[in-house]
Amino acid sequence: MQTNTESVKKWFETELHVSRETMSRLEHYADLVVKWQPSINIVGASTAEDVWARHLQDSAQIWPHLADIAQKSDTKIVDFGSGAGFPGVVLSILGANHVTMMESVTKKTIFLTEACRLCDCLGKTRVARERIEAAKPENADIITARAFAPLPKLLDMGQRHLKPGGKYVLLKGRAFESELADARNAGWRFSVTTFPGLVDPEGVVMILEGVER
Ligand SMILES: C[S@@+](CC[C@H](N)C(=O)[O-])C[C@H]1O[C@@H](n2cnc3c(N)ncnc32)[C@H](O)[C@@H]1O
Repeated sequence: MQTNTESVKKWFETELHVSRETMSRLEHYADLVVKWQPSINIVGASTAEDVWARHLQDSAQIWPHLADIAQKSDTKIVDFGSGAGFPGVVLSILGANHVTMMESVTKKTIFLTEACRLCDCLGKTRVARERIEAAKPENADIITARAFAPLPKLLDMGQRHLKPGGKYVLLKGRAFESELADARNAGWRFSVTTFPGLVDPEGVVMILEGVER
């Protein structure tokens, strides 16, 4: 396990060129997830043992696809169903300028707020404890989500929150092709680009642009 963690940290250094300061904030965050896991079950117990690969790296693989835009002062990312902060907190630590994390479960939002405070990114994040369907429109440039909802449902929810010209950057599992077909059958039109998953080779990073119905 230790070897795997070290190789993932190496990946952050060599592929994402994270600074020492960013690495130390990622380490702090990973420690918090592991520490809080037994009391509030914020990630699966088995995955907590491999938090660097299963959660931090899996989330961070989308960073190269949005880093340029995310670091601009006026770019707003909205992360749907953030849970313990994947990918929302990871994106914020990596340098995203403004991330709103929408999460309906109170104990998770308490963890998110505390994690952002301790990892020094509270000023660049907003933790919204609300149901996405009921929240006021966000006008997001980018909507992210991991392990959140099937694509047609996600697009239904995102419709009110994505600004015109905005895009989705999603982590999707092995059913991604049928989800794309289901979304098209539901009347959604978009251009899609997929990249092979790094941690889950059957999954993908999925980018949707020009989404309309
Ligand atoms: C399977 S978890 C994934 C969490 C995180 N994105 C991850 O990859 O580890 C889905 C999360 O979405 C939240 N969620 C589900 N439906 C929601 C809704 N309608 N509004 C806000 N949050 C929701 C749940 O509470 C849960 O934390």
